[in-house]
Formats: sequence, C-alpha cells, structure tokens
Amino acid sequence: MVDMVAVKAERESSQRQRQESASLKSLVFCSAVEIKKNVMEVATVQRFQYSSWIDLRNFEGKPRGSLRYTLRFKENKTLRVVAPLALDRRRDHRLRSVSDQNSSALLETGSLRQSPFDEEQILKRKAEEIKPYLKGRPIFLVGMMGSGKTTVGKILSKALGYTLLDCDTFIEHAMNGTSVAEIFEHFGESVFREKETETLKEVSCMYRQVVVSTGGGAVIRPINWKYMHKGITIWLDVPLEVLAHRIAAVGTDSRPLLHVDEAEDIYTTTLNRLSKIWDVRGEAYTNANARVSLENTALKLGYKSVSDLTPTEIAIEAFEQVQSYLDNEDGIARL
Ligand SMILES: Nc1ncnc2c1ncn2[C@@H]1O[C@H](COP(=O)(O)OP(=O)(O)OP(=O)(O)O)[C@@H](O)[C@H]1O
Ligand SMILES: O=C(O)C1=C[C@@H](O)[C@@H](O)[C@H](O)C1
Repeated sequence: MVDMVAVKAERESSQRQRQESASLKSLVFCSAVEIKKNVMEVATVQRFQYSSWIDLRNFEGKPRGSLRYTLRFKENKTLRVVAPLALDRRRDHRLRSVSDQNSSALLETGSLRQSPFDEEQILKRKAEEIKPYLKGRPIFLVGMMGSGKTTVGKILSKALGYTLLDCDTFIEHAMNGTSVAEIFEHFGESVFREKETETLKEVSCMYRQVVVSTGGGAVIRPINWKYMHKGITIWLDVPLEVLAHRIAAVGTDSRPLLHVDEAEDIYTTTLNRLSKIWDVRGEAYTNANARVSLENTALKLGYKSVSDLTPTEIAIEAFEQVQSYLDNEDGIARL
C-alpha cells in the first residue's frame, strides 16, 4: 500500500517536471521569436532611417527634389510615414552629407532640395526670429524688372504676417486706374518717376508692417533711398539672362521700358535692353541693406542652376541676409 502511494507520488512528480520543462521550453521559444521579431523591426527601422532620401525627380508628376521621410512603427506594427523633421539649414547640410553616402542617385542628380514642408517650417522660424528686431519697419524689395520682387514679396509678407504693397499698383490706383504702360505712354517717364517718389515717401512715413515690392527703377533717384532707408531694403540680385528668360516667357506688354515688337527675337532684345538699363543703375542697387544673390544662394545649396531655386528658398535666403544685417546694425539689442 505504502509502495503504491510512493509510486503514484513519483509518477505525479515526474509528470509535473515534464510539464514544467515543456512550458519553460515554450517560454524560451516565444522569447526567441519575440527577440528575433524585435531585431527585425529595429533593422527595418534603421534601413529606412539611414537611406531615407527619396529623390522626387524619379516620381512623375511630383515636384522636383528630394523628400526626407522618418519611418516609425505604430502600435499595430505597420509602417507609417510621419511628418518630415523641421531642420535647421546648417544641420540639414550635415544630414545631407551623411545620407548622400547612401544615395548614389542623389549624388548623380546633385539635388539638395528640402521638402516643401521643411522649406515652410524654416521660413516660418526665420520670420519669427527676425520679426522682433524689425520693429514693424517696412521692408522694401528692390531689383531689376522680373527679379521676383512681387513673387518673393508675397512669401515674405505672409511669413511675417505683414501686408504686401506693390508700388506700381499703388501708382496705378493714385492715377485712377491708369496702367504703368499708359502713364509712360500718355504722360512720359518723368511723371511716373514723380509719382513713384511720392508713393515711396507716403509708404515709408505712413505704413508699418508692410513688404513693399518697388518698381525696378525706384533705385535711380537718391531721394527714394532717403525714404526706403526708413525701413529695411533687400536687393534681389538675379543674372540678366535669367531675367530675360522670365520676361520673355510672360511677354513685355506691361513693361514699357522693355516693350518688344512681335517681329523681334524677344529673348535677345530683352537681354540687350536689360544690359543697357543695368549699366545705368546696377551700382544703385548696392545701396540696399541686404543682398540676395541668386548665384550665391544656388551655390550654397549645391544647385547646378539658379533656375533650380524655388521662390521659398529665395525668401529664406532673404531672411538670412536681413538677419546678418540686423546683427551688425543692432548687435546689442540682439544679445
Ligand atoms: N524664383 C523664380 N523662379 C522662376 N520664376 C520666377 C521666380 N520668381 C519670379 N518668377 C517669375 O518671373 C516673373 C517676374 O516675377 P515678379 O513679377 O515677381 O518680378 P518683379 O520683380 O515684381 O517684376 P517687375 O518689377 O517687372 O514688376 C513672373 O512671371 C514670375 O512668375
Ligand atoms: O525698371 C523700371 O524702370 C520699371 C519697372 C517697372 O516695375 C515699372 O515701375 C516701370 O515699368 C519702370
């Protein structure tokens, strides 16, 4: 009887040991699977994180450029694309050189483009940084015809929460809707220049928190500088060939100093006229507080051509140049 009890107890004990061993094995197996899964997840994340530059030039219908994605796992373990990081430009250059090593396609295209999202973030941050130091002063954009004063002015004014004023439009309103071309034709250039000076005087004395897109010739009269220097002046310096291309693309009807007959070669004629105008007033643009050279900006961003620059990139450069000017102008206030 005692033997029977002892045998039963031993059988139960060894059965318990087998069960415990089986469940331990299963536990170890599960952990191994789990660990392997985690390792795979980490590897997947790393793979996507380290070669995460996607050249949009390869995608038909998308804007040219590269887009940086950060990929993370959601709780349900599916991959998801999260918003690209807002990066400081300098930091971004460093990241680019690292990611470039992993992307021969990128090296071939030479594209160092930000995603439009990144561009917007940088622009917004730059605007917030310089706004307190502008103290509401007007910003005057100067530059040759077609240099992008209106296009870039729109972006700058929106980022700062300022109003955009177009000098030519201002004059047209003051002349009861007469267009600039008609003012030149019926009253002559001297009347237009008088109106231009009156406008700059009014705007610089009466308006705050405005970005002013001036006429290409606003720089000629020294008195105009007296008014424009009440605010901050930015010169958009664009190569004449680029200006001629832009103007030829839209026609010369609204620009009386460049007006070209249909029979003429619009690009060549425009370039010749721009060259003559430049000879007379090129020097005057250097009175501006900040210069945005499209050639320098394209070089800085590693672009092959000035035409690769987006208006937002030009606007960011404008903020950077203004920032340098303000640093020198008012170093103590910015400390
Ligand atoms: N960065 C850019 N890239 C390509 N095209 C541009 C760029 N900036 C402006 N343009 C184009 O060039 C033309 C002239 O631009 P915009 O009117 O902004 O220049 P502007 O300096 O105000 O000219 P104007 O003094 O003659 O009135 C427009 O057709 C515009 O779309
Ligand atoms: O460059 C210029 O002299 C001019 C530029 C335009 O914006 C207009 O102000 C006008 O056509 C003259």
